[in-house]
Amino acid sequence: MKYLQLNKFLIIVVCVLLKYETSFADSDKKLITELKSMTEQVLRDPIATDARLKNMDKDLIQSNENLQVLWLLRRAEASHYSYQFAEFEMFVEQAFRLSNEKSLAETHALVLVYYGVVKHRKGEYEKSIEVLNLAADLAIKLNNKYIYAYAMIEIAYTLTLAEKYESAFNKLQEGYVQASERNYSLLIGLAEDIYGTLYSYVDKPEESIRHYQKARQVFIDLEYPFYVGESTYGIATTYRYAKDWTKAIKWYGRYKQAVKALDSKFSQFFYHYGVGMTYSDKGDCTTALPIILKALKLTDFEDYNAELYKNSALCQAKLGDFAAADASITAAKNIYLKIPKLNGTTWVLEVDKIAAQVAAMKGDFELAYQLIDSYYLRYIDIQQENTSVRLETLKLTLQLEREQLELENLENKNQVQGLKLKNQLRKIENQSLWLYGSILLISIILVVAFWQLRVSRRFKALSVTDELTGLSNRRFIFASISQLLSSSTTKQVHHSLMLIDVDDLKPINDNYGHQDGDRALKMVADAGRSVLRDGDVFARIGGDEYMLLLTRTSKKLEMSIANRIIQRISETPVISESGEIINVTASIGIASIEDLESEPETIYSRVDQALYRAKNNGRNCVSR
Ligand SMILES: Nc1nc2c(ncn2[C@@H]2O[C@H](COP(=O)(O)OP(=O)(O)OP(=O)(O)O)[C@@H](O)[C@H]2O)c(=O)[nH]1
Repeated sequence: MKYLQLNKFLIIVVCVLLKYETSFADSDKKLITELKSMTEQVLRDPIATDARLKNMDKDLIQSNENLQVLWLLRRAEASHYSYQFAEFEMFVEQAFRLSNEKSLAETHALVLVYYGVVKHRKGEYEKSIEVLNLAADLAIKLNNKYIYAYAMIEIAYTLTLAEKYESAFNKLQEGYVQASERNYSLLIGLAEDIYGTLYSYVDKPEESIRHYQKARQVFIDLEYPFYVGESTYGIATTYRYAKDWTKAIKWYGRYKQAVKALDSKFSQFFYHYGVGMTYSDKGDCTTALPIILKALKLTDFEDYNAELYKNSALCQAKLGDFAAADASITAAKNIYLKIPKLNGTTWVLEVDKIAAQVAAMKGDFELAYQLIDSYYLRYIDIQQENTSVRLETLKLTLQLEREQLELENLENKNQVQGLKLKNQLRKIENQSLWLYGSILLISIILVVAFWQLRVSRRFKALSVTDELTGLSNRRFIFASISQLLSSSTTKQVHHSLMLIDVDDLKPINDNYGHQDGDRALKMVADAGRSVLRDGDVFARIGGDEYMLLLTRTSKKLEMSIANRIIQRISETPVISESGEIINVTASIGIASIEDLESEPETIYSRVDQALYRAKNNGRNCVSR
């Protein structure tokens, strides 16, 4: 009997426990479902969603790790989309510590994506990419295309911030294609937004604004205020970079409106940052300085603050307060010292440029010269990497692919005929003109910089572009040769140098006038440009003399390129001011770059002798 009673008791205990377990599991499940269903809401109204999250049963959440991770993830999102970045980082880091691949694998993959975002926000680009790649690998394992595309897009953004534009374009394209194939609207918007950033960084303001506008429309339709704000801010900033101050200020105003409901000190900071930087870039320092000061007080975003310090230094110097300007430069330098990952980026290099400008305003030209010289040498390195013809080609190919994809979508919806596709393709073909304008980019930036300096004739010597032809100048090509000689590639790969000299330009000038002589010089520049490949440098080094540095070539190839140039020049008549046809020819000397040589001047003298031989051989020919 006793035994039976004990059994009965045990059965009751088990039943109670089971019931408790089931009801516990039920409420767990309910909460998980609730948290999962908040994906949209958190984007639309992050503040209300955060309040809802805060009100959830904390004991229950803490009793189950999976639940906790999901809850932390939602709180991270709510914080991010309401500009509470410190909280965002905190929640993501907590979720990262708790989550793992075995439990809620998809949630873990998303946690990894957000962790990657936290890392790029901190300037830890390598770590960010490493974590985002883990997220992408896990997404592949789970066959989750959404998270995969998301990771690709965030990798692209990190690469953009790290100024690795070429890889950024590749990754972004991958994310965009995945997102648009499956119509993931948030990710399409995000990808468009990052295209906006990327094009802005590579100095294509029109493209940039076009993409930001697309992103903005996606986010307006989805009613995601944070992202409407982000894309609006992007447009404003692109206008700022393009020096369209009025539009920039107008769009910063729109940004303020867009994020009004999310009002936080961070969105206020961004507004003041944008407006303050615009006024100071514009040179309206009296308006700019108080706004910059206000922005600096709002947050401790170090990299942004460094930018503010750089601009305030210029403004303070312009207003004659050199002590304050020096203090601002030091403040910017100190910030960058704390972020070693930014070493070698234009952000950091620019401190020297600004210090040079301030020194010049003070009248210390010697220091200004030293600073600007070292700035440009390092700047040229970066520009050569980022404005290569290869990058331009890549961008066009990717754009073509993207636009085709968009058209396909359109055609599905509206039966748009092939005509549109043709027009689109034609438009892209036209844009191939950009291919040859990459070096010009440097000149534009330099010309503006020099114009601003306006202080010493010595600065002129630092320009890198030839005004008449738009080619590189002597300084640039000699710097490129020095760089090539100091790099290890000279020892394994054949490089060559050509000296091109117009034949009998003097009689052309004398018979037709200087303007027609200039036309001949431009035609020769165009003829040479047409054979340029990625990595080549073509410069007008003075008068009617041009220099072409061909990298990774061979003796056979260099000869055929030289002959092509000669042929193109002789076959392209110059039409004079009065409509007459002027036949122009040129002679070319070629020299291989030997690894024994260490000075560009030594190679120059060999190539000069080769040119002399070509001239002696009757002109309009090539000689070694
Ligand atoms: N139109 C024009 N002429 C220039 C420019 N720079 C130099 N020149 C002229 O180019 C001519 C170069 O003359 P030379 O070096 O004697 O050579 P050439 O007449 O071309 O004859 P060869 O080189 O011996 O075939 C001079 O008459 C210069 O005045 C320029 O920017 N524009």
